[in-house]
Amino acid sequence: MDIYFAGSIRGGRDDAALYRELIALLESHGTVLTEHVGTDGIEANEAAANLTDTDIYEQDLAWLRQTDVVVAEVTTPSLGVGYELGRAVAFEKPVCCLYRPDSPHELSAMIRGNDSVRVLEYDSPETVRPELEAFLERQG
Ligand SMILES: O=c1[nH]c(=O)n([C@H]2C[C@H](O)[C@@H](COP(=O)(O)O)O2)cc1CO
Repeated sequence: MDIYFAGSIRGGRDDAALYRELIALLESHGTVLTEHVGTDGIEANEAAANLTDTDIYEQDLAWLRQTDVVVAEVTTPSLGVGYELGRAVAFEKPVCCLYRPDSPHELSAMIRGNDSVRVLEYDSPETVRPELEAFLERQG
């Protein structure tokens, strides 16, 4: 199963270590197309590879079309993640959003109010693991 993991990059990297943990969990269920979202120094790596914003957009849209499922960590608000989620819903992909309610950022109504998006509230990767795995198994 291909899994598109979405998480904030230019929206802020406070949760980057958490993204890495979630990606590791997801990798035991399929291929994470966007493993780079968890990497430190991601933008420097992309610049070193001479990737333009257009290259990044086109690659991510191709992966979104290809993927079987989308999992997004949405606690740190990100324009890019919101855009990806809108496109994923339009492509009729199964979408699961992970949100930590102890955050100062309230989750957007455009995510929580969308019946096509499954929102799981959680504290840590370990506590969300059973529900996340059940979601993935339903898609596989
Ligand atoms: O360098 C990048 N590489 C990349 O893959 N993205 C994609 C994947 C992430 O899920 C999402 C993050 O968007 P933003 O940078 O607006 O927070 O966009 C975004 C950027 C930078 O905007």
